[in-house]
Amino acid sequence: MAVYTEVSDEEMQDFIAGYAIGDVVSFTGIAEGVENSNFLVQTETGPYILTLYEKRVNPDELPFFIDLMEHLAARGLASPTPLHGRDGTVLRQLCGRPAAMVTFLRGMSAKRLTTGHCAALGGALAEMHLKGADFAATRANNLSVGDWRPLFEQCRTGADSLRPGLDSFIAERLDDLERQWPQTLPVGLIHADLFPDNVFFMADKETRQERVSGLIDFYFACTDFLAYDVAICLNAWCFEPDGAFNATKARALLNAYRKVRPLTADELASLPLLAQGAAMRFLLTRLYDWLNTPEGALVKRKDPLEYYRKLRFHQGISGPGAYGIE
Ligand SMILES: Nc1ncnc2c1ncn2[C@@H]1O[C@H](COP(=O)(O)OP(=O)(O)OP(=O)(O)O)[C@@H](O)[C@H]1O
Ligand SMILES: N[C@@H](CCO)C(=O)O
Repeated sequence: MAVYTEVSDEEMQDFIAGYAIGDVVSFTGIAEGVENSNFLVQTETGPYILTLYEKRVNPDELPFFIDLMEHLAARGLASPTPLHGRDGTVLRQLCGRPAAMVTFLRGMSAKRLTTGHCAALGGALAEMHLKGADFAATRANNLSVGDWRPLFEQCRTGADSLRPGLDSFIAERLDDLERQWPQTLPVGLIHADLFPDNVFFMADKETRQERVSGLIDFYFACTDFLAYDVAICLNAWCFEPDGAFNATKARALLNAYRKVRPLTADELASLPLLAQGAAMRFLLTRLYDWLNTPEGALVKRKDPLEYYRKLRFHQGISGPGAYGIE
């Protein structure tokens, strides 16, 4: 569960009085998520999401994320719009934490991913890339290729206890990734964590097809290769629960993406390497969390080896044709 900070009725009422959104009708902590404390707040004017930023978020970076959400929502992306308080500010304080309110997005994240979900996600990702293109601020990706080795050094002692040989596997793959990582692909604003739990869908009333009704959780967003975001999504959306890669889903995701934003020949050729890198990033952060989350903590640890297997898959293919595309 992710409500690290308890908020009393009085504290909530005082806080909400700082916005022109009516009085609080009710509020409840949201169990999903692991980074921050989130509340669903019902006021006289509707539902809103309140986030209290907890210790893993660097407060200095919050203006970047808030400005980005404002930018994307203003361009019509289905993403949260930050609310301004009566004093004009978005970032406020509650219970000693930085806090912000955003609009509530309707829809549900997909529990059983279909090819239709993957296609809808591909289109929405490309739309986000286009709408982020004129966002002036930049933020370096602090979980990119140069950051993986230092992260590995912090958690490698536990690697072989998870799987014999994992330590040397990661060390070798890091050597290759550092040597081969692309230098010149198109760069822009990327989400960097667009997993199924961060995407809401609603079925279109007429066509019955799933459409994306919301993208959330922009707190890893940064400036990096746009195709790296595509690679993150290939990993998060196109493998079955049994670990098998589903090329039909990948084709649907990539073709829907390309309809909105064509991928260059270099981007396509780089996808297998980017997908290995994307797998390495989540393998390492999960390994770090696996070894550093105390037994009995409220947060459920995610399986690092899922991403070891995904990395192996991309390492073993002969080219982007394995993703179902020409
Ligand atoms: N704008 C929104 N509209 C509707 N529901 C939202 C919105 N923002 C967050 N939620 C709900 O709150 C939950 C937690 O949000 P989020 O994923 O941002 O948490 P987190 O702890 O910051 O991130 P992480 O996924 O990295 O753990 C989501 O799964 C969703 O149910
Ligand atoms: N999406 C990440 C966790 C939150 O950033 C993972 O699955 O490892």
